[in-house]
Amino acid sequence: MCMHKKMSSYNDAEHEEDEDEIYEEDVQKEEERTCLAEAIHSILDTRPELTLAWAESVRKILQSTDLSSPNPSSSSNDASSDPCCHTLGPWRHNQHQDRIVAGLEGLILSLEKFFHSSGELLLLKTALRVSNLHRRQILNRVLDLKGNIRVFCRVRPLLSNEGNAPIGYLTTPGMDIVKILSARKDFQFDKVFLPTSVQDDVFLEVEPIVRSALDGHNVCIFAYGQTGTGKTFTMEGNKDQPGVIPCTLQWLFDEACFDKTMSYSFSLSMLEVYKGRLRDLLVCQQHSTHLSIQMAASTGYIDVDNLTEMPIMNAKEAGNFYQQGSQSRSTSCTNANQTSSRSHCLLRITITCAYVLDNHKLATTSKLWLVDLGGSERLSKTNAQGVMLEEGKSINVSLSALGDVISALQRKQPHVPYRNSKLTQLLRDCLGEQSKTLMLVHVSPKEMDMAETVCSLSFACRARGTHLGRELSKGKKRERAAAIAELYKLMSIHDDECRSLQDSIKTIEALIEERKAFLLQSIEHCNNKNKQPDHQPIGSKSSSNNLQVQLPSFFTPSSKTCPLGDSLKTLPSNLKAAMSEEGESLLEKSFSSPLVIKQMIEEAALEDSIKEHGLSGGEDMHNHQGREDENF
Ligand SMILES: Nc1ncnc2c1ncn2[C@@H]1O[C@H](COP(=O)(O)OP(=O)(O)OP(=O)(O)O)[C@@H](O)[C@H]1O
Repeated sequence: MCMHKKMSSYNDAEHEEDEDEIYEEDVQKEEERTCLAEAIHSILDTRPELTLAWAESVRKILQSTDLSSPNPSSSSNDASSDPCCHTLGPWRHNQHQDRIVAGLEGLILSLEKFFHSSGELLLLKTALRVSNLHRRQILNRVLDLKGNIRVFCRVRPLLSNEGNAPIGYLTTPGMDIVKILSARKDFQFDKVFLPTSVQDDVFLEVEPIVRSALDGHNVCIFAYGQTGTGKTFTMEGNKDQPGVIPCTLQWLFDEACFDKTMSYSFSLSMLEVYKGRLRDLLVCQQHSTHLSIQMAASTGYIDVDNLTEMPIMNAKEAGNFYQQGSQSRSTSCTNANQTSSRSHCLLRITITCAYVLDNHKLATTSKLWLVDLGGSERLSKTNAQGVMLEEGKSINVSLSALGDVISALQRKQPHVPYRNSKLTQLLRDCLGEQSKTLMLVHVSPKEMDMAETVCSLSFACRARGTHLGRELSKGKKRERAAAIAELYKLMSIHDDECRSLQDSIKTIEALIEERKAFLLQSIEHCNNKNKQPDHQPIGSKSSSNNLQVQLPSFFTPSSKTCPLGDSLKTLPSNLKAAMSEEGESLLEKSFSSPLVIKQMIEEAALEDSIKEHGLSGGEDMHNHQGREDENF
């Protein structure tokens, strides 16, 4: 149609009529050009509704303008009927513009691919979330089978200054039983760590409970025991043997980083209960204000007014806060320990987990308390006087209150005496049925400490509920162990699946980053070409400038102009179809398009350079004539 009209413009009789038609045609082309410019512009000023279908519609606009893919048949026919027609078409025969159009078309293709891989990413993330959810449910079932309140026992090794003191206990490997020789009494626990156990052995068993805090449960892990039996060693450890607290902090950040389906944030508070009063350990004592425990009536959520809460970004930062808090802790030298803790020290990690479910943004908050309790002591034995006596009494009173609460929970009593101590008021929402509690009871190996050891072990067994006759028969125990083993197997399948999905996600993310960089580069090339003074730009100059300015923000998920995450929400169904149609990995195919664009841009650059240096008269003629035509 276009060529036919151009030819007839050479017929004198029809000259005037043809001029009108050409004028109309130019107006139409101008409109198409504007339309194209707007389309390209809006790719870059993209909105949440941008989808593959949208990209497809832009492609159609390009096709309908007959700019991007000239019809070869009409082109060759017209060309053969009129050799001049090559120089008449205002679009087709400006080779520079053809290349830009081709480049833009390639860009659109590339954008489509970008969305394909983004969509694949979305699908992978959804699969990961589902697998993660299953894993959580399984872990929950495991913990339920094992019991909401679990008790481990750790027997301290003899210290170098204790020489060859006689040993007062006996353990049977693999039985998790501590036998007190003098009392001829057995105490059964969920796990017994022998003096030879190292910190890693302990954390390995603690980790599933920490995991359930990340999964949204309130968790309380506390170290209990006679003074000098290794509570602080287990919880804090030292530089070479990090304890539960540093290992937990590291683990939390590692896992949060690994889990791409959720967005986690953490904050840390640290306080001590000293002689029945709360003290914020993260402020210097001159600036400390009164801390009061508040309970939300509707949710039962416990909070502490005026308590410092520091957001933490990584384990190192958290460790620094912990060190700072530890230094403010009340300690003294006692008969049993050079640096005996004279208070209960509580570290609270608040975990906020944000995720998207069915297009809704949701968030859960859970608390993980890591508590180093003050040492239980027989005041008659320690000969404590004055302040130390007061401290010791206060510690014993609150430990006894803790024992009463746990016992009431085990008996499922309607009244749980939380109010009897600050310690139990604080931990109230982490000691109930929906929470997980782990008590690590510590004992001395020495025969001379066996009276205290029996006290501690009895307290721990009370917490475990074994005194209620809850200890299972051997047959039931075997059944439970088999069920737990089965669940662990299932969990490991989900773990493998999650890891493999995480790997694929990482690969696709890297690919998207690469493609982003390439698209930006390609756009820049196109813009540079459009800016050349001897060529009419495709679309307005301002919109081509916008290409450059707005594309970076388009790729920023948090950008207001382009919430990429939001736009992806609309993609999965399209993408699923697109992916299954293609029937092969998008990953393999995806690079073809950018390479094509790159090649085109390089060719165009080469030709321009040839033109600039006057090496191609023929090409120059074409373009020169093309520019005349544009001025019709
Ligand atoms: N498993 C262990 N391996 C090596 N050393 C240990 C172990 N447990 C404890 N210790 C050592 O025993 C000493 C007392 O331990 P720690 O201070 O942790 O006891 P504690 O129960 O916290 O005492 P307190 O209640 O008085 O604060 C420390 O020197 C510690 O290094």
